[in-house]
Amino acid sequence: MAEHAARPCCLGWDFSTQQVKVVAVDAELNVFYEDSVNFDKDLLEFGTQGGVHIHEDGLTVTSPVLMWVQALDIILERMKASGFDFSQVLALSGAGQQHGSVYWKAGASRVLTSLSPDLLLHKQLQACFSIRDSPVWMDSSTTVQCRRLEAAVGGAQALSCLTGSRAYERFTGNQIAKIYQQNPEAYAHTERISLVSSFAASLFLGSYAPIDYSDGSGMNLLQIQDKVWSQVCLRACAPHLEEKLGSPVPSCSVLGAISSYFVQRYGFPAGCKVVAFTGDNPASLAGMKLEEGDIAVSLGTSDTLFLWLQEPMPALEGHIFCNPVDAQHYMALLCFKNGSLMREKIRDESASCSWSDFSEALRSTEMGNSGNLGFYFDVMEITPEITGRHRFSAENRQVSAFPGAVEIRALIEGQFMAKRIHAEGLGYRVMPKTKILATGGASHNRDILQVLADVFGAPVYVTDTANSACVGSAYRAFHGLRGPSPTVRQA
Ligand SMILES: Nc1ncnc2c1ncn2[C@@H]1O[C@H](COP(=O)(O)OP(=O)(O)O)[C@@H](O)[C@H]1O
Ligand SMILES: O=C(CO)[C@@H](O)[C@H](O)COP(=O)(O)O
Repeated sequence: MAEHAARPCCLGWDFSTQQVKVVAVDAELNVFYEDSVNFDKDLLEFGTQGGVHIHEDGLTVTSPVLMWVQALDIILERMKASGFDFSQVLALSGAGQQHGSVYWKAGASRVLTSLSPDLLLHKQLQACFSIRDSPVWMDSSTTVQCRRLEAAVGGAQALSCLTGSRAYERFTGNQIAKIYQQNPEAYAHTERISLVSSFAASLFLGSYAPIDYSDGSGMNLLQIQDKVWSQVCLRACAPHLEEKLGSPVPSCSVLGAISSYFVQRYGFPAGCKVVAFTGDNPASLAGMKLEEGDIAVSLGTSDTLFLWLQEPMPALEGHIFCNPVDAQHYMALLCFKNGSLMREKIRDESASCSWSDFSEALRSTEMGNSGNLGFYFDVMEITPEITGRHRFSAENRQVSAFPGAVEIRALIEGQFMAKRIHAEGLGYRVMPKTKILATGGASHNRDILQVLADVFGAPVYVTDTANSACVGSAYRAFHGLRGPSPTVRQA
């Protein structure tokens, strides 16, 4: 790392479902440093699988908030040990898995503003959270709260017009409502609620960071056109919610200078700027430099598909978020929960736990799978709400199993056909000039990407790194450095 020591740069962070990742990007926008800490492998003591705990009801899904803090400690210590020159960091920004929420206990703000540089963050923040297991995007336990919220605003379409989405179980307003109803004491002792993105920004800032418009759009609470919290939605979810959330800010806001903790412990310059953190999908949109007409497919833990939109057109399926790059514009997103973890299961069952055997199976079978079709939802899917494995033979008969290679092609073709069908349901059309930009862990796999190209009948492009959320965060840090957004002052 020593040869990179003298480059002025920006850092981009990603607090995603399975890991914390970082990249350093220089002024020519070259990525010259990448690292990650995997929760399952590097933080065994938390006992997560795929970065989460799935509770007994099969619907509640959480992650320990201190695991995220400890992962940040580990990665920073590793960077320091490798000789990374923190004094060259001009600014940083980051991303978080969307919708997940963090509950800061009364008094936590004081701890955050007076961190000792002699101790790791996780040692000092142990007692700072009123809820230690944060609900995350995979949670689907809030159906009751969803129906109540829709009823409060006049129905699902009315909520979608207001907030960009009908009520979804993983959306933060519904998660907060559940916590308030089931654990009113913990809610009362909460002084601040962050998204995973604004929680991570708070660590770097040494004070509570505001929620940005783009990630804030994934809460069923923000009026996406006016960019203010909806009073009717706040009231329907929990009391005193506005004060616990703070005011939302534009996604490219400079929040302030980095906390003195990082200056003293790691040698960041005192003037290093913290630019608002956002959701991982919005950050990927920035990182992939999406243009109008392009479609992005992220194959991370979740599979998502997203587009840049000029005008919002909220519907009963899919989401409209505020655009993280241009505050006048929007982005559309579809999220599929049975993404990489479902592919890993079929890989383990039908390809001896090996991605190269999995790829070989795709290469040895033909496009169209001789008429065999399959849809695989081991966990309750988001788009659409369905569970189970559903296989159909060429004769359109439901069957209970396929031979290994047929199973693998059925899974991948089924996943991409669902993406195309649901995107077309939102009005998206594949055009002659359509480009598909792929990112996320599974975009390393060319054979999976070939099926994506075949199903959409369009060319697929990948960027140099599959970490587009990290890279987009570093680009956003540069964007923040240039202005024109004024520094945000928090109440
Ligand atoms: N060669 C590969 N083929 C298919 N999938 C892969 C391959 N390498 C990694 N993956 C998938 O990438 C996933 C992680 O993607 P990533 O974008 O890092 O996730 P997240 O950002 O949600 O933590 C893993 O769960 C794994 O299944
Ligand atoms: O719920 C959504 C988007 O609405 C998910 O896409 C999360 O944002 C998790 O992202 P990954 O960790 O899978 O990238």
